[in-house]
Amino acid sequence: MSTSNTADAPTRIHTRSGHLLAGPADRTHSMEVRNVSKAFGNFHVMRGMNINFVDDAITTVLGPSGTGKSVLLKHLVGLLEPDEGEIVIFGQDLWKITEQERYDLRKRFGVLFQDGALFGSMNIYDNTAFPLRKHTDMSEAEIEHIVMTRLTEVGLERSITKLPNEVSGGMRKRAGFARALVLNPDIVLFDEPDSGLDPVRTSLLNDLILDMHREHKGTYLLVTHDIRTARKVSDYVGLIWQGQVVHYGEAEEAFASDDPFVRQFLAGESAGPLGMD
Ligand SMILES: Nc1ncnc2c1ncn2[C@@H]1O[C@H](COP(=O)(O)OP(=O)(O)OP(=O)(O)O)[C@@H](O)[C@H]1O
Repeated sequence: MSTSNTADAPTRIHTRSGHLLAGPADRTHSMEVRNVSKAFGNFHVMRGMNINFVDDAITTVLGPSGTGKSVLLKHLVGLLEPDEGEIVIFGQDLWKITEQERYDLRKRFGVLFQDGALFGSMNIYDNTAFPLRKHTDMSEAEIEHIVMTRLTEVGLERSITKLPNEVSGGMRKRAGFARALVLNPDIVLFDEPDSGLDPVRTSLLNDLILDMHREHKGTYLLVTHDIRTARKVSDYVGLIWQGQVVHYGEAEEAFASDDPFVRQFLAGESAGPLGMD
């Protein structure tokens, strides 16, 4: 099993969306997971997990179903508290600061949940405007400018009056993406952005993720089952299994790896060291 963390290897890499990342000595980590354990009852989901996500890159976290990928995202935004260990965001341990400070930190995140998590009774425009109305004192004219810019970027400028259930799953995800970006977040988390989409729409969404990263920069973290998504968008890949990060490194290296565990994981093969448990 590989436990390499090649994020600190002496190389400079271009992100998939074209940015040149700082050299390893200057590389910073706004999101750090330090030795985090979490159990629900007797079920230990995270078992001493460690990972420092590289800033301004797109990292994909892959892992079998039920392995704790969504639980990891919830820890990063402070919705779950670790039993042990620390979640350090912009240098602050999330659980050693006040609730207000945690709330303020959360505003620096954009989160795209699996179904877009739109409010069913609000049209696409109002859903996208919601974080601006809630968290800023901008005028409606300023809000309109930002909302229409983001909705145009995701190709929904003609669907603003539609309710979420009047548009396709892919459009809901794009609306969720536009909403996740309206506060100019430093970090964007995606929980299975490709779930429920056909391969063509998945591919289009992946292009959109790369375009938006190119345009807005930021630290993007995706969790997914979809190897094709990982291949297409990732600068870094993390593999989690049995509550731990078992591999983390540059995507190109991970996909070329000879390590039987990494190969089985990224090739989706049934034969190999990975079992059903
Ligand atoms: N609040 C909770 N209470 C109890 N158990 C939970 C809770 N949240 C998650 N779990 C359990 O933790 C495990 C990991 O869940 P999680 O949703 O993170 O998996 P995942 O890797 O994202 O899976 P999938 O790829 O299928 O979405 C699951 O067995 C789940 O049932």
